[in-house]
Amino acid sequence: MQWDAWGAPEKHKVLSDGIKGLLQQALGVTIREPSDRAADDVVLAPSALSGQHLAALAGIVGERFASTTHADRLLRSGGKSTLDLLRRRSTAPQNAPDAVVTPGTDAEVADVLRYCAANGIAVVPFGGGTSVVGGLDPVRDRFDAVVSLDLRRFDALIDLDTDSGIATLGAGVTGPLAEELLGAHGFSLGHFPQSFMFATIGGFAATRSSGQASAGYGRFEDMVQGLRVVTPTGTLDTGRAPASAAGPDLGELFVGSEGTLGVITRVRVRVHAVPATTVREGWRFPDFETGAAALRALRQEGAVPTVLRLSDEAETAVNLATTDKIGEETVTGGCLAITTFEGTAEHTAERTAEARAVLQAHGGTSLGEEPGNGWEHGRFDAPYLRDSLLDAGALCETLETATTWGNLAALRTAVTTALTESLSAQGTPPLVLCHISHTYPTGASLYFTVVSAQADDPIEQWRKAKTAAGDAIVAAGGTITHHHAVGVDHRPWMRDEIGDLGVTILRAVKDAVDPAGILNPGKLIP
Ligand SMILES: Cc1cc2nc3c(=O)[nH]c(=O)nc-3n(C[C@H](O)[C@H](O)[C@H](O)COP(=O)(O)OP(=O)(O)OC[C@H]3O[C@@H](n4cnc5c(N)ncnc54)[C@H](O)[C@@H]3O)c2cc1C
Repeated sequence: MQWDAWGAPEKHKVLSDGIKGLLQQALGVTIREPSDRAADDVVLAPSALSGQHLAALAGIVGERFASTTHADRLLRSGGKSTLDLLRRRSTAPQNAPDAVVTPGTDAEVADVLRYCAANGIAVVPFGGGTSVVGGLDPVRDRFDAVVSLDLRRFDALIDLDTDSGIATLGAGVTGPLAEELLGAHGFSLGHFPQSFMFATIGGFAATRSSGQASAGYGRFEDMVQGLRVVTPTGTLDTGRAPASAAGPDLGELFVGSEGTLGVITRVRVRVHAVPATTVREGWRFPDFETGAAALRALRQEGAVPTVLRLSDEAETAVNLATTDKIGEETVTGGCLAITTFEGTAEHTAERTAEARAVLQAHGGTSLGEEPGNGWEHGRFDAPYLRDSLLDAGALCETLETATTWGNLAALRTAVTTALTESLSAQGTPPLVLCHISHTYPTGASLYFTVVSAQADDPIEQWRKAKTAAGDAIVAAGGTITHHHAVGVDHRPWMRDEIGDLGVTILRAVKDAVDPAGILNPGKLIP
C-alpha cells in the first residue's frame, strides 16, 4: 500500500483525454501536472511515547515489532478517504501514531492492551489501512500517546471444517490471501469489497463490510460464525453453534465495533465451494426508477444473482462501471445494470433464465456478456483513478447510505440536491453519480460518487459538502452508513442513528470491556 495513494504504484492511472475533457468542460477544472512527493519529506509530529513505554512494549512483542520509524508511523497515520489523501499531501506537520506495535499472539495482544490501559496509552487497531471514515486517525483524546496495533502477523488459515463449511482465519489475512488459502482446498469466502486487495478479515468484521457479491453471499456479518476478541479486561470467543437461543448474540456487539471494544484476532467464517460456472450479463433500463423497480422485483421474487448492481443515468453516461472506458462516449444510454450468477452449470442456467424473465418483464433489455465482463475486469481499479483526479486538481469522493425501497427515490434526490447545492455554493458545481450495489428484499444501498473542481482548501470544501449530505441523509430517513462504518467522520450523526439510549448502551459495554477507554478513542461512540 502506498503512503499517499491507493494500492500499488504500478497500477497508477494516467487520465485519458476523454476524462480531461470532461473535467475541463463540465466542471471547470484547470488541469495541473502531478507534483512529486517523497515520503521522507513529510513532516510528522515527533513521537510522544517515552523511551520507557517503548521499551516495555518491545518487551512484550519483541524489539523488531515495536517501531517508531518515520516510514512505519506515516503508513499508519490514517486510512484512504479523500480527506486522508489530501492530508498526506500537506506540507504542514502531520499527526501520526507515536509507535507501531505488531503482536504475533493473542497473549501479546492482551499484554499490550493491559499495559496501555495501565499507563494511559490509546490504541488504534490497524488491519489493511483502508478505512474511509477516519477509523484509523491517531486520536489521543485524553491520553499522552497513541499506538497503532497492527494485526498483520495474524495471517493464517487456522482451521477449515470442510463438513460444516467453516474456516477460521487470522484477523490480518487480506482478501486475496483468504481466497488463496481457501482456494487451495476448493473453497472461497466470496467477500469482494472494492478494497478487497488490501483490507483484512478483522477489518471486514470490525466495520460490517459489504462486498460486491453481497446479493449472493451476504454481507460480511452474514458470513461471520464466531469471533475471538481480546479486550483490556479479558478474551471472549463468540459463536458456539450455527444458531442459538442463549440470549442476545454477543458476537453482534463486536461485529461493527470498529476497534472501540476489543481487538478481533480471529474470525470463523462461512465458506462455500469455488463456483464451477460464472455467467455475467449487462442490462439496459430506460431510467433509474425502472431499473430500481426491476432489482426490487428480482429480490422479492427470488432468482437473486450473486452480483446485482444498477448505475444511474449519469454514472452510465460516463461509463463509471467500466473503468477502462470512463469518459468515452457510451453506447448503452439509459441505465446500465449488471448481473452475475455463480454455481453449478445447471443451477446457474436455471437461475439466469428466471432472472432474465423478471428483468425483461420490468423493462430491461439484455446487452449480453460484454458489459458484465468489462465491469469485472476493472472492478478493483476505480480507486486509482481517484488519485489521478486529485493530482489533476479535481475533488473526488464517494459516500453511501441505504433505505427501504419505498424511500429510495426520495433519499437519492435529497443527497444529490444537498451535494449539488453545497458544492455549487462554494463555486465548484459537481457531477453527482449514483448506483445501487447492495440489495435486500426490503430495500437497497445508494452509493454516490462526487466529482468537482478543487477549491483553494479542498479539505474544508469536502467537509462542508459531506456535512450537507450527512444532514440530508438523516433528514430523509437513510442510514448514515451502509458499509463504510462510522469512524470519526460519521460520528456526529450516530446519536441520530441510534438515539440517546443506544449511545448509553454502547458506552456501558465500553465501560465493561475497556474501562480506561484506551481503545480507538474518538471513533464510533459519541
Ligand atoms: C477504495 C476503497 C474501496 C472500498 N470499498 C469498500 C466496499 O466495497 N465495501 C466495504 O464494506 N468497504 C469498502 N471500503 C472501506 C474499507 O475497505 C472497509 O471498511 C474495510 O472493511 C476495512 O478493512 P481494513 O482491514 O482495511 O481495516 P482498517 O481500515 O485497518 O480498519 C478499519 C476500522 O476497523 C478497526 N479494526 C481493523 N482491524 C481490526 C481488528 N482486527 N480488531 C478490531 N478492530 C479492527 C480499525 O481500528 C478501524 O477503526 C473501501 C475503502 C476504500 C479505500
